[in-house]
Amino acid sequence: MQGDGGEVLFLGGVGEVTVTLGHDGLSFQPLHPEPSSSCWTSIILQPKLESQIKFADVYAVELLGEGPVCGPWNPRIAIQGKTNNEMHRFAVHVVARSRKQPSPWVPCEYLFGHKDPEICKIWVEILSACTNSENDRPKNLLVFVHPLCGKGRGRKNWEVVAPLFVRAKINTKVITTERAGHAYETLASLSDKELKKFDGVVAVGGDGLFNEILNGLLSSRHKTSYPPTPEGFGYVGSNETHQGYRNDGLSNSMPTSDAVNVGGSDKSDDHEPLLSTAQSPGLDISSLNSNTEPSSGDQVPSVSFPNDWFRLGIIPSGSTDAIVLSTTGERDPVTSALLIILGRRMSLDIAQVVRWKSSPSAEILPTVRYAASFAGYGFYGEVIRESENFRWMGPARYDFSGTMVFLKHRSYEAKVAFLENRNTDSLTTSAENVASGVKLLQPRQKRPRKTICQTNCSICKETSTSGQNSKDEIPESSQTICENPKWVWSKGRFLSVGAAVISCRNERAPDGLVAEAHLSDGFLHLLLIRDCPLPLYLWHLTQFTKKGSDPLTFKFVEHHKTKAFTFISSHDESVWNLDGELFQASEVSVQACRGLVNLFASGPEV
Ligand SMILES: Nc1ncnc2c1ncn2[C@@H]1O[C@H](COP(=O)(O)OP(=O)(O)OP(=O)(O)O)[C@@H](O)[C@H]1O
Repeated sequence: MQGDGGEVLFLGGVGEVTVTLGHDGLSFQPLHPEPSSSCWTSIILQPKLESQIKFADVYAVELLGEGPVCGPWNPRIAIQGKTNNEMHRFAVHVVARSRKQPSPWVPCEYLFGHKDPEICKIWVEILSACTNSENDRPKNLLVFVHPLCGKGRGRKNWEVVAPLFVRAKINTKVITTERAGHAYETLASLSDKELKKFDGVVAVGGDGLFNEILNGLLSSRHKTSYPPTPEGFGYVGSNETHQGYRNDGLSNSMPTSDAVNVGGSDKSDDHEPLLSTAQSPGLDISSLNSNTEPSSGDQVPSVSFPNDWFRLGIIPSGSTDAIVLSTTGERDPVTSALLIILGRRMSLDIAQVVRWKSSPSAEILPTVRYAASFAGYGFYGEVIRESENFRWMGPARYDFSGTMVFLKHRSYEAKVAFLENRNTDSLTTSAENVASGVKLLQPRQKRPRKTICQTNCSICKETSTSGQNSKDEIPESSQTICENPKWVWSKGRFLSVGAAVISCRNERAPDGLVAEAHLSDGFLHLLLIRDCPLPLYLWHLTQFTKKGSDPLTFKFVEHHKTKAFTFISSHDESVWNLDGELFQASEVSVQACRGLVNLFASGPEV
């Protein structure tokens, strides 16, 4: 390499450039910068080329050997045909963003050439070292591909993005799921030693597959107390904690269908994929060449969540993909793959849902589940239950069953108690006032301006400093709930009860269910939709489809930002919707677990 003046290399489509290495990237200038030079116009005219490359944006560097590198690009040559020069080459693969919009990301290649192969080799070594030291990029990933999701998009999307992982030299152990519950069983039964060979797990599927993966990972690895519950709730006193409680996977917290029936319920939970009784196939990871395996002794430190090293990724391929849209702002498999490869990181709140009873007559049997986006009862649960009858329709079944459930206009008698959040103003009129039976049917006044969560969100950073603690020192999420909390009760007939962990953006609701929800602030947004006339409910629902509207300003809508709530229904067939998956439960307690998992994402760039 040359000294301070930089190295002269040939850049494909541009011509000879002087390349200089900086502390955070590479910059290059045309060797002949006269205005008439086609070199300079090439950089200006080619939309994807920049005159510098940041290491943080480089996802692969490849030595290519001898071959053609095309000469300077300009409109005249483009028409006449490009001139190629034979030389030794290397490629620098980067992510490119459109100059107008920050996302989606697209892969872009800078092809450099030189007559001396040694020069190319040295550049590749230097650039590889610089990019490898950028962030903590994954080396080994466990990938679950749901081949049937989103009308077969899972397999196709993996075929599109797999070459990017190969190019970035990331080892992937790919498992194509064969049935519902496959990913859950694999992860729940994976030993910590096996799990430690991976830097993360990637779901190529929709919210449902991600939910399975989340539950499989956390079922035995999240040690915490149950959510706090209000006084008067039969099973756990409000101040009583279960520090000794360990959520022990299928054998303990995940009862089999038989176990659920012991409680006198005549309803089997067989339809719930996580309760599948099929034997886990285990995981053959011998093919994976990993350097991360603990080198000496048989003692492998146990894996627990939250931790700083393990991350989850999603290549969106499902019928809704609300988690990806809320965490990246894009529903694009390539953008998600590049975020994973570049090792982006952000922490994500998770809702821990404890079912105490599956139906009012069932025996008390605590069962723990986790949801990353949403937990909903009433309308939301019924839509999922109804849609199961119309699987053959594909994703259209949600619209169809949504319409059917809407027209039935059922409401449910229930009691909800939530922890008052002392740090924020009440988001609606007092729950007690509304519960007194007064039904106010007009839309309410506009609420204060919302702070939308985005990349480098100050609210999430401010509240998630615990995520910066070193491994194994991260405090229990439930300990964030203050002492002597005040519980507020809300009783009556509800069309739906829902808790959004994140904004839950999707293509039908561009701002999501709760536009101001944050990805990692440790709060749930509890939405209580009281019984109201059908046209008003329709008015409320249609507000979700309009960007910038405020569907939560109606008098029959209660919106509470809270860390935990408890729900009790006397309805016989009470079903919840957890990230789009069915969960039968008549009594639940729910808490927000702040930053429980890390995602390969950096928040929506809005
Ligand atoms: N090979 C498989 N066959 C059948 N179901 C599967 C398979 N793999 C995973 N599943 C289950 O399918 C359900 C839906 O998965 P996912 O959300 O990824 O896709 P989707 O297309 O969005 O699905 P849906 O339209 O049902 O919401 C999940 O419960 C998941 O566990």
